[in-house]
Amino acid sequence: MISVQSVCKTYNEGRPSALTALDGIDLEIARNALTVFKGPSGSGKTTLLSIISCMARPTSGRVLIDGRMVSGLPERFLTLERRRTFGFVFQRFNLIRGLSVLENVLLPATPLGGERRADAKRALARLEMLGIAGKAGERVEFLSGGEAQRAAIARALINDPPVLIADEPTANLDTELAHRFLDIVSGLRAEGRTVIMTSHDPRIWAADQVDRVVSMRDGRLEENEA
Ligand SMILES: Nc1ncnc2c1ncn2[C@@H]1O[C@H](COP(=O)(O)OP(=O)(O)OP(=O)(O)O)[C@@H](O)[C@H]1O
Repeated sequence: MISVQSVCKTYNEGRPSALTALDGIDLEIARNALTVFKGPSGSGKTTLLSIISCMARPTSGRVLIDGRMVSGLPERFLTLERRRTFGFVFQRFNLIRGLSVLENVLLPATPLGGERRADAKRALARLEMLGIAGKAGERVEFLSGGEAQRAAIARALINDPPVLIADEPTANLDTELAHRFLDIVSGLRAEGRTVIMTSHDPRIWAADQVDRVVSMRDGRLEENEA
């Protein structure tokens, strides 16, 4: 479904501070699977995730989503592809303080210009499914860690993206909440979604819900990955 072909990424290219973060990555990511990237700090996990999810472009190489070449798209189309295909959960969840749970969940819906009432209905249905509809009107700074996690997941799904991207989503969670996160993403897979995440956490690599662990080192995939 997502095909990464000979992807290299050099930051600050042509300058003395140039740094090769990805050095020839070839990877096929299966649809409807939960894939986890692991590797030491600085090995390129976040960079690869950002290129796969159309947040950044490779310096060379190609990324195809369902056979569509996205890596060479002009900015406007790359942004559209990103909004249409991906939902994002960040390490600290990046919920906007001062706004309610519902307002946070609706944030990614706004640029797509959908009908506000229909968006709110979808948001509430998702919050219900995640068991936090009762907190819809609560300001996010008053949520527990587990509630914030579920609010972040609801926000990532508001535009019904086929692929969920999560960068270290369990880093600040205790074991129970880390497993709860995996249970939720397993449920998303059952809805037909693809989940791609990074994790430093051996509890995650070993979890039953994970279909594949991809190991990275120094901007490359470890042997026997492809
Ligand atoms: N915007 C940037 N400009 C310059 N260098 C960068 C930039 N982003 C990342 N890097 C460098 O690229 C390399 C890979 O970084 P990346 O964040 O992809 O690694 P990572 O495996 O996700 O690390 P971590 O586990 O610590 O998050 C690192 O050496 C990092 O310092």
